[in-house]
Amino acid sequence: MMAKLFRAVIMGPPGSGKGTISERIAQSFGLKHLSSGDFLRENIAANTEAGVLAKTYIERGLMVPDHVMTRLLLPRLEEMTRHSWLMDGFPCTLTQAKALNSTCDLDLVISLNIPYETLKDRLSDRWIHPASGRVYNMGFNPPRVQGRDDLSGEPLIQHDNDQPEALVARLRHYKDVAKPVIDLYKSKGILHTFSGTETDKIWPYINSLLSTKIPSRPETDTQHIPLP
Ligand SMILES: Nc1ncnc2c1ncn2[C@@H]1O[C@H](COP(=O)(O)OP(=O)(O)OP(=O)(O)O)[C@@H](O)[C@H]1O
Ligand SMILES: Nc1nc2c(ncn2[C@@H]2O[C@H](COP(=O)(O)OP(=O)(O)O)[C@@H](O)[C@H]2O)c(=O)[nH]1
Repeated sequence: MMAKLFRAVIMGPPGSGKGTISERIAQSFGLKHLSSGDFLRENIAANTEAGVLAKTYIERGLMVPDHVMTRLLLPRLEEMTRHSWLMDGFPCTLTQAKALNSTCDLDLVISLNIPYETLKDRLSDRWIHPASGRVYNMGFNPPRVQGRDDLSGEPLIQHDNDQPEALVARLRHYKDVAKPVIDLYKSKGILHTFSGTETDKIWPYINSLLSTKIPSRPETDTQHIPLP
């Protein structure tokens, strides 16, 4: 008999730890980590029609319009009917959430609630490998060689919109667009909110919640068959 599929979304403001926690969930539970930012970067690199269009927005520090995001992501999700996944960065708006709703039933939504001061400190110290989207933080998870990506050795960069001057506007925007999405998931009874200032302290709570929903994948278990 086929194991039940598991579909989850992780939400939170910029710098709340979505990418960091998604990686931990993917490792511990064998879910595929899907990231809207990674999909966009892949499409930009491959020069697809949607990628070319998306690039014009991202370069200006703007959100990509809903119809571009849904055209890009929903077909990819439809291809994954036999897989369990965790989506990071999508949906961001109510329109995106409704479009996702019409494609699949979510089992769980994780919402990260992190104080502004913490976000500001983390993001001003966030370094990114632009080609892959890998992120580092000089205190929390520094690269092995300063200023260089661990895997490719290529230079790391900082985004202007991670600096405190841009952050206030980004957060305000996040709050406005995310609120109806959070309300929607709350009304469906699938929203779980985690608050705190340190990922390492939040992680055990997320881990134990997920352990009640999906079988865990011990790191030492090399024979493990990942979730479908
Ligand atoms: N669901 C989405 N809707 C609209 N635009 C999106 C969406 N997801 C990503 N984007 C666009 O792609 C860009 C890169 O996304 P990505 O998630 O990698 O980084 P980010 O903006 O630094 O987000 P965060 O700071 O939350 O990690 C975003 O700045 C935005 O322009
Ligand atoms: N100091 C500190 N940095 C963290 C913590 N958790 C994540 N980070 C860093 O904060 C930045 C934002 O995290 P990220 O996972 O990219 O968040 P996202 O924008 O929500 O995807 C990155 O540079 C992370 O390495 C934490 O608990 N403490």
